[in-house]
Amino acid sequence: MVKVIDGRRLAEGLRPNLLRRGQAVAERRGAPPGLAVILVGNDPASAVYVRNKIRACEAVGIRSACLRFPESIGNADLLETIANLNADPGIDGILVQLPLPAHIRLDQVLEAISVQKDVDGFHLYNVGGLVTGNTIFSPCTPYGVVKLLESENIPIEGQNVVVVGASNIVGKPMALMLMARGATVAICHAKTRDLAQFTILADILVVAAGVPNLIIGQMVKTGAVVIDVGINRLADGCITGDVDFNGVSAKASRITPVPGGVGPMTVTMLLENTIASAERALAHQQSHAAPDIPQFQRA
Ligand SMILES: Nc1nc2c(c(=O)[nH]1)N[C@@H](CN(C=O)c1ccc(C(=O)N[C@@H](CCC(=O)O)C(=O)O)cc1)CN2
Ligand SMILES: [Mg+2]
Repeated sequence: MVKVIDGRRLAEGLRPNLLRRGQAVAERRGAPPGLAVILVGNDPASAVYVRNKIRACEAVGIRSACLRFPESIGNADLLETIANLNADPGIDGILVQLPLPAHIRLDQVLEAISVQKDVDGFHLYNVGGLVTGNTIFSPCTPYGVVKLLESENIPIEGQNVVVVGASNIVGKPMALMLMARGATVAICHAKTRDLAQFTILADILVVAAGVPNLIIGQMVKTGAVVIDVGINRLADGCITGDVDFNGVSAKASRITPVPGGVGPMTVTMLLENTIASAERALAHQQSHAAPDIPQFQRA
């Protein structure tokens, strides 16, 4: 009988401790952890995600500010906004909601964010740190998947993991994070021939391809753990993942639903990173020690 992993419940279970940590920061430095969210344009899904993030911040005592810009904002103006936030001591985390309009230089925007405030983990230093073990912030979705596996006491070390999808924000960091925890990892992507020959070997199958029903029951090993990271909006407005939930449930030992699986954990890991950033800033301020991490983009 398959167990459905309730990501909403897991995420809610992590909140009381985040609230305590946020309050401790506020008491010790006289200001709560602060997050700046930059939203460019009018993408309705992005607006929903940003609203959810702001609401989640409120629930754990993070002071958040949403900076909204029109689709037409220039690259230089966006970079200047980020430079100002880097220099603002009340801001511990900066995130730029993706996707950005095509005329914006995503690479420049992500590299402009101070490494110490890069709570999305998208700066090259943090991306590279996933390879070397020096990362300061892990990207929220794969971090949420790791937390979800750990909360369910699902072993990672020595397991065969197949990650379907090789995006920069989910698939690639996911593979590196699981490899760092001792898994044997294969990454499949849009050019992979005969996807099923790989997925059938997975003890843990993580799917982040953006294709509804890409994974069906016969592609999954009996007893596998199946993590569905896909978020696909159907014509009727409903949201569905990349996994045929009913068919795969007949084979898997555990499965995450969409919605209510990985998504809520993504938001909670943003809270975790923002509070961790504030704690790090406080510890550094009190120790008067030399910074332990590079001072990119600091004022
Ligand atoms: N700067 C970033 N941009 C984007 C990220 C990101 O991590 N950082 N990830 C995605 C969108 N995303 C967060 O920004 C995100 C998407 C979905 C959810 C979520 O909780 N989904 C719910 C369903 C929500 C709904 O009904 O619409 C669920 O799965 O239960 C959280 C975060 C791209 N951009
Ligand atoms: Mg571009």
